Amino acid sequence: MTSAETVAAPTRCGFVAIVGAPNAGKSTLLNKLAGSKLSIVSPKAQTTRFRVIGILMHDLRSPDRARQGRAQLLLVDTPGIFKPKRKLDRAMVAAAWTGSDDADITLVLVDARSGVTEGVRDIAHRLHGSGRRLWLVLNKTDLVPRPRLLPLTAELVALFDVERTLMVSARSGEGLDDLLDDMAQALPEGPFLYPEDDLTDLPDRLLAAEMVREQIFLQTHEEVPYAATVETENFKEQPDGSVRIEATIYVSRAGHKGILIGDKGSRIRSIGEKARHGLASLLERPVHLFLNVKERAGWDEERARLRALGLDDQDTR
Ligand SMILES: Nc1nc2c(ncn2[C@@H]2O[C@H](COP(=O)(O)OP(=O)(O)OP(=O)(O)O)[C@@H](O)[C@H]2O)c(=O)[nH]1
Repeated sequence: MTSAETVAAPTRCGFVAIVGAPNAGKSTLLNKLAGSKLSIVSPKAQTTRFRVIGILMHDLRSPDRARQGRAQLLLVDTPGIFKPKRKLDRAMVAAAWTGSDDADITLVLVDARSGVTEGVRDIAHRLHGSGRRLWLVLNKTDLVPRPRLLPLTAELVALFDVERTLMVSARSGEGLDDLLDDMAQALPEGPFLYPEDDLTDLPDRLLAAEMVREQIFLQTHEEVPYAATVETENFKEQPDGSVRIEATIYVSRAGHKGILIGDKGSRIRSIGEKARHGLASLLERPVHLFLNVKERAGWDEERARLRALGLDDQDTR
């Protein structure tokens, strides 16, 4: 058997999904936890489409420092859970639930100021009897007087079969250390799924792709933003302190390529310009951003998923 000296410090690893009504603060929470802007935060509802994984390394609480283990938390952001009207919206909601299905822990994030809305009741209904490990996280506690939080918690606990309840302010950061500690401790024991070394520039690469996607959302309409995906191909620090980023926007239809490029390249220039500004201020250094638009008929496993869900991708109104 293994002797005491050779027992390795324990590692834990697992997925944490964040679900909640639109504007509950999921993206803000994810970004705050991950310490950098990984997902799109916007006051406009429903900008988050599919899952974005934030990867966090966290020291486990341990009375024995020599055997202090570490946890790798894989955070999954999901689209807002809302009453879907359009078919694409329904697909987004389905994707949100898929994210939650795969997770070891599901955080149900509730906007403490809005309280028990119809959206919150819907989520409760949906999660009822799901067997998932649910943690209720009351967010935006900075906006609500303390005495109001207790009756609200009681009301919510009656709706959800929760394992734990926590109160946080994703904006101010209050309560987030405890949340992180508790999540790390609650994940299953197991090896890390991502090598730690990979994590250093992953957030920046994701960030670059997300900033471009954010501009596609803001500058194009209808189904175009939903039918495009962005990948950072190259992310290189330059000797002069600037960073050179090459990203490719993949579209599945030739028509969308034309829309994204625009008249004499005007649209793609504008997307690139705005994304570059945003990136330069977040990364705090000059950015050279090169964008490519490519047609890749097969990119859209997501779209195949839409079809698999019985969603006709012609009807996007
Ligand atoms: N005061 C306060 N505002 C918050 C807090 N958390 C998030 N917000 C704000 O609430 C709004 C919505 O936050 P998001 O993080 O975009 O919400 P989301 O749940 O990801 O929204 P969807 O992408 O629509 O699903 C933003 O204006 C945030 O700045 C908080 O703890 N306190």
